[in-house]
Amino acid sequence: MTKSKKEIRKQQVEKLSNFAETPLKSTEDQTLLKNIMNSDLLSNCQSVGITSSLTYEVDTSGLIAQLWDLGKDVYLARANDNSERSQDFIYYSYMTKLTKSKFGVEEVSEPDAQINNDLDLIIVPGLAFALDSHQRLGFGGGYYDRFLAKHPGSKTVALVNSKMIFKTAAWKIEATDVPIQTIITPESILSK
Ligand SMILES: Nc1nc2c(c(=O)[nH]1)N(C=O)[C@@H](CNc1ccc(C(=O)N[C@@H](CCC(=O)O)C(=O)O)cc1)CN2
Ligand SMILES: Nc1ncnc2c1ncn2[C@@H]1O[C@H](COP(=O)(O)OP(=O)(O)OP(=O)(O)O)[C@@H](O)[C@H]1O
Repeated sequence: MTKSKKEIRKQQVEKLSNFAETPLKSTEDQTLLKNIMNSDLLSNCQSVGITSSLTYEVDTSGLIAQLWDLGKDVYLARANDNSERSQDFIYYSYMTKLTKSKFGVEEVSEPDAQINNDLDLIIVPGLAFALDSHQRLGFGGGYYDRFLAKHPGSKTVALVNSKMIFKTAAWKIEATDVPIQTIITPESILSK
């Protein structure tokens, strides 16, 4: 059954919020972190784009710390407050101050921070992922679809917990939806 993105989004936020109350959520976060660290995805990458996570998303804080330890350049997504719904990736070190955005995520607030939208690897957030097509359902701003269409050179990977997994997309796919190259689940690494 194909539903609207809006319906699946609502269903997923509910499901993921409940999951975040269980101890299995952090167990899976740790497994996903271990899986990406043990993969070869980071070996040829210097610049990595990532988001700071909401409580019901996969926790990215451990991964960011490990990226710093490896000497990678970490850039944090910042949604621009304009009608184009664009986003930029801003340099993020352990010194950088963050402030909560309207949307509730921590973003770099410093106005003169360095922007880099030409990244080696982007860790893409989402609410639901289809394992067959690698399609992704996000929060509905279209920020990542727009960004990835404009920057096709970056490798893309998503960390996907058990509640985000769909065998096949249950939502309607649009022409602008950009599939994610590598999907990491607690059990596997799937590359297209
Ligand atoms: N942790 C995290 N950071 C992230 C994202 C994410 O999914 N997770 N984003 C992934 O893209 C970007 C921000 N995404 C956003 C998505 C929607 C709205 C927003 O204003 N939504 C409107 C309703 C939009 C609509 O349905 O048309 C609202 O909440 O009022 C803002 C930012 C960048 N940072
Ligand atoms: N490259 C694009 N150009 C123009 N419009 C786009 C583009 N990509 C997405 N959109 C539009 O943006 C809106 C939101 O897209 P969608 O529902 O796929 O967001 P999402 O991927 O869930 O959100 P996000 O990327 O912010 O997490 C849709 O109306 C979609 O048609």
